[in-house]
Amino acid sequence: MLNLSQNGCSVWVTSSTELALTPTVIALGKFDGVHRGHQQVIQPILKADRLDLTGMTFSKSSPTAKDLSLPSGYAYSTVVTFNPHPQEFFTGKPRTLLTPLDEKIYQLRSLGVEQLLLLPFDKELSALTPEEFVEKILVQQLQCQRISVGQDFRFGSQRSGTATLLQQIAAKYDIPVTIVPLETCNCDGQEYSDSERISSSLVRQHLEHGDIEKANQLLGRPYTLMGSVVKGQQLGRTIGFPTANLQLPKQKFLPRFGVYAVRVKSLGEVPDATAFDCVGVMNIGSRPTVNGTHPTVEVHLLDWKGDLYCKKLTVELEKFLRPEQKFPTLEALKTQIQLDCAEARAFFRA
Ligand SMILES: Nc1ncnc2c1ncn2[C@@H]1O[C@H](COP(=O)(O)OP(=O)(O)OP(=O)(O)O)[C@@H](O)[C@H]1O
Ligand SMILES: Cc1cc2nc3c(=O)[nH]c(=O)nc-3n(C[C@H](O)[C@H](O)[C@H](O)CO)c2cc1C
Repeated sequence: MLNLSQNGCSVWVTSSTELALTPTVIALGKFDGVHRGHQQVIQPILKADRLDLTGMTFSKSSPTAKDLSLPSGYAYSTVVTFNPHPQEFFTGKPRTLLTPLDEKIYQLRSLGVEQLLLLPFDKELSALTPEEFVEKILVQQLQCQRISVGQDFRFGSQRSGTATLLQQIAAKYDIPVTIVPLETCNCDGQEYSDSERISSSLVRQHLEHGDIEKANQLLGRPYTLMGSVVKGQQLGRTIGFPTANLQLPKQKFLPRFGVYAVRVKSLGEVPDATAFDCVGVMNIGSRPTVNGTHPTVEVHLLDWKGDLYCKKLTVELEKFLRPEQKFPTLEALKTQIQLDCAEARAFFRA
């Protein structure tokens, strides 16, 4: 895969070590969610003056430092991860993801990562010993100059390699390894309560309960849904609440069904250049009032009119307002949506 610009994000994304930009400084891990713990692991490989690959196109091979007018020996900040997720490979069961590929690229780009290498996780890769993984992949193929991992990082066949073993093996090649302590969070704000280890599973648990504030605290940003607007049954406009129906990647992890106060952005060319930014109300659910058959994700933008079909939207979840309900009439649903809008307005005003 060769892609310099996904979602307007200029990260070099490849699944081939041969096409990777080298030499590299590497953060290793699965990084689903790109939460605050992940951000700490990625931090040591970032540079103050990061490379911007926007607008550059390369077709046959990866660009060299010379092509990019960089000093020779420039080491690219690279996140090395596995695809599919190792657990999915071993169990054969598809996993839902907090950050499907598009979103992961977007979040990594916002942090300043220059390259994402998705190592195909197959029988061959999973059979490498820790020593072989370091020598063949990190040293020979990626010309790695520095590595950063979390304290609980495991690698190599049967997860036999630990972070300290990685440090010992890498030392033979003079490669420094930063082992980042596990980041914790005292989410309930209680002075004497235990702090919890930040993890993708904990983020999922909070999202499953509709506890958006806690999930967002662990992420260090709002939980987002990124998708394209598709046509529905043209029903929303008939009750005065047109809703943009979002088509999400099929592995996207959905939070608790119900109604949320959200911030909606349409993607600009780069993460910080948004074409518009407004607030709205979102429903995730199967719409029992209109006998819906499958779960949908739909957003009504407050004080906004226009055509959103085919646009890519980023929806940031800020507050869970209520669970979805079956109303006896469309009129009753409409009255409730009016109340939802008022609650969202009050929330954002505050
Ligand atoms: N304030 C708004 N919020 C969301 N969409 C809006 C808004 N104003 C206009 N629209 C447009 O209206 C479309 C949605 O209209 P409407 O809900 O009637 O039809 P639909 O896409 O078939 O969805 P549904 O099946 O949920 O009724 C959006 O995709 C968007 O292009
Ligand atoms: C803010 C908001 C709240 C909603 N709440 C419900 C709900 O509680 N029950 C339901 O059946 N549908 C709900 N819907 C979906 C509604 O049925 C749908 O938008 C229309 O039928 C148009 O498709 C909601 C939609 C929005 C935008």
